[in-house]
Amino acid sequence: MIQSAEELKRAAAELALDFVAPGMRLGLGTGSTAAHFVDLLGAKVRAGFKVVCVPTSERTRLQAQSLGIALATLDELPQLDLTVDGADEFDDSLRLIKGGGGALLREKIVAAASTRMVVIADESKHVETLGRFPLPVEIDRFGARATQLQVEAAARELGLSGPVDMRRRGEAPFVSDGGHFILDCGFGALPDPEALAARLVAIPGVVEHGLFLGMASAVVVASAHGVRTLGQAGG
Ligand SMILES: O=C(CO)[C@H](O)[C@H](O)COP(=O)(O)O
Repeated sequence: MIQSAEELKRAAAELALDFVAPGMRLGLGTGSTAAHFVDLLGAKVRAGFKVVCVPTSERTRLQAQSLGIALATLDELPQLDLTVDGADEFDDSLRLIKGGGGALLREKIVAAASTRMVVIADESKHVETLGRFPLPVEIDRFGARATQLQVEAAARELGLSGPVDMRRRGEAPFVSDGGHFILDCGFGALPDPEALAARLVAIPGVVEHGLFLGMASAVVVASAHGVRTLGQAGG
């Protein structure tokens, strides 16, 4: 019987391996669930399985490299067959919040370059309405405070409120692999994520936000009752 959160994450990662065919160009996600997938993929590669992968973060790049997985940059491989990544939240329409690990920009670029995106998660990430997890918004360092005020104003226009916090690592602001800051926006339930996404991308200092809408083709979700797939991993 599957019990701990780590066992559930690994079980989802294991099932996602079924979507990987030899010779594929793969995007590798970031986070503790994605790390299980990379680990399992590494074992397959050691056994002779051939894939080429583009990592979505330095952290994932180092892990994959240490496992002997063949890597490329997205410039070398600008079109990918499949990305497998985790998420902070998903709903029944396969809309996601991502960025808890601070890699949302590269994750979104890599997912957008992929024919399919398969998300792996444990049941705790499944929500009826997105927004329980504070929405990460990656912003340029220049004028960060001004951008933060604009994000707050945009949310108010949509009837949303709640704390907008600069993510920190110790005393200093957290800096993403791309050199940006991240705002964690605790707006609560997001009844219209599409409207919020459109409003956020219109703010000049916003580099990207953690709403992944219409990007995931499937979510592999593990619970104490077993592992199931929402959506279609094929096509
Ligand atoms: O979006 C992400 C990183 O930017 C991660 O996929 C997300 O935070 C989930 O991480 P975990 O699998 O550790 O719960």
